[in-house]
Amino acid sequence: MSNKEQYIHEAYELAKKQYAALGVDVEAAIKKMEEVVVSLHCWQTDDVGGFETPDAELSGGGIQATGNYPGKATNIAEMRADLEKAISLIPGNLRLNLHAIYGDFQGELVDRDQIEPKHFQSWIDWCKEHNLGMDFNASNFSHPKADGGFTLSSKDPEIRAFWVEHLKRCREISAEIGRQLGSPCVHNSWIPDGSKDIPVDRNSHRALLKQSLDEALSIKYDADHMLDAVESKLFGIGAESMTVGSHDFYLGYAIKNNTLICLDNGHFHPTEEVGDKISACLQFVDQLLLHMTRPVRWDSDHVVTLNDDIKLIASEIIRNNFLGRVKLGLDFFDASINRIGAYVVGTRAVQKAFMIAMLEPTEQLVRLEEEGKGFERLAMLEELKSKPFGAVWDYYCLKMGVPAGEDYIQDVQEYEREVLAARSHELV
Ligand SMILES: C[C@H](O)[C@H](O)[C@@H](O)C(=O)CO
Ligand SMILES: [Mn+2]
Repeated sequence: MSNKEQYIHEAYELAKKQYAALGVDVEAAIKKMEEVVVSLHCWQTDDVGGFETPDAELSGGGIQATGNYPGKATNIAEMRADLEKAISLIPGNLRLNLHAIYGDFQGELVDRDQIEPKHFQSWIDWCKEHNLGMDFNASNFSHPKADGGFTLSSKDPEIRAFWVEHLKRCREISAEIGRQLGSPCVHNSWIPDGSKDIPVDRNSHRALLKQSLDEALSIKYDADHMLDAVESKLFGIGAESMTVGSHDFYLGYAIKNNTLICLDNGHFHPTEEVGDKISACLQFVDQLLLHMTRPVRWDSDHVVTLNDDIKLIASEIIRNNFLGRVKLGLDFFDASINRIGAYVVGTRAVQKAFMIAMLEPTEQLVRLEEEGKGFERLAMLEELKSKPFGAVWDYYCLKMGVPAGEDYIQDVQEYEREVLAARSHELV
């Protein structure tokens, strides 16, 4: 055992005693971390470009990957290598979350209304090889038929039919993914539809969206194979005045049609907290999907950090035993820093938030609350912030066979020198 490992073990033993004094079982918390399964979004590797054509780039949709850090993945082999590197530095259970634009098209131009399960077979095989479940997303952006600003809610029947067909195919692909991997594939539908300036006819677009969804979702799949999720949004770039798929719209749709509602914490008014919405939504829907991200002034999709937003999300799930009802996804794409490092920092931040939540003496806090002891509750919540969570986290990382503390930084740097530099002159 190295000196560093020795210190980590010693610190862990002391931390265990401190938490035990609060009535917290640290070993049980570490065991429970197995239930935290985070779906790793593939699109941080390549700035949401996709592999439909060699030079594919994110365009439209009201979202933007800013930055030009060298070394982005430009094909499936590079993307898989990057994901494998990131996974090797992240403890805990993961899944892969793929967008439809990342099919294995073998150089063939396959339009969105033509994609089939065969285009994703090599991804299914890769997930099987790496013991990962897989989730999937329709891609209603970066396409000429999305340029008008409306897809499933378009007033043009041809445009609408195209995107309904895309959604139908994505759901079929999802069911096949789930069937082969033996774990339900969550299919998430987010559309950019909306209006830059104040629209007059909001209602028709919403009625059309409902009609399109009803049509595409009329085909039923086994819930053991696929689950439908719909993702709401407040606004996008170029769709500042009205988003067709607003939260009210999709929450209503999800409740009525028994789908998951996807809550992206970049998609609400800045003072709204997604953590607060979890117990509200779960009174009315069976399950929900989260897109964990970090909005900075707008839905900027910065890399997740261990901030209050994420901590509240994790606490609400753990306090209420909701892990079985909430699917955990990530949604950030920062093109201004090392992209593998982005995955590692962001995913570990989410996992840290869950571990902190598991190290809380919740029953004791609830008792204080019920007894009306507001000062005592506040004091305990404050004191918990400086308990030795880091010692437990480092021990957990060692136990899971990944670098503890900041040690992963040098692994990422090494990968940048040895692999990413070969992709890009700026890094040589
Ligand atoms: C690429 C993602 O699917 C997309 O970011 C969507 O989930 C979203 O959050 C749009 O703002
Ligand atoms: Mn999202």
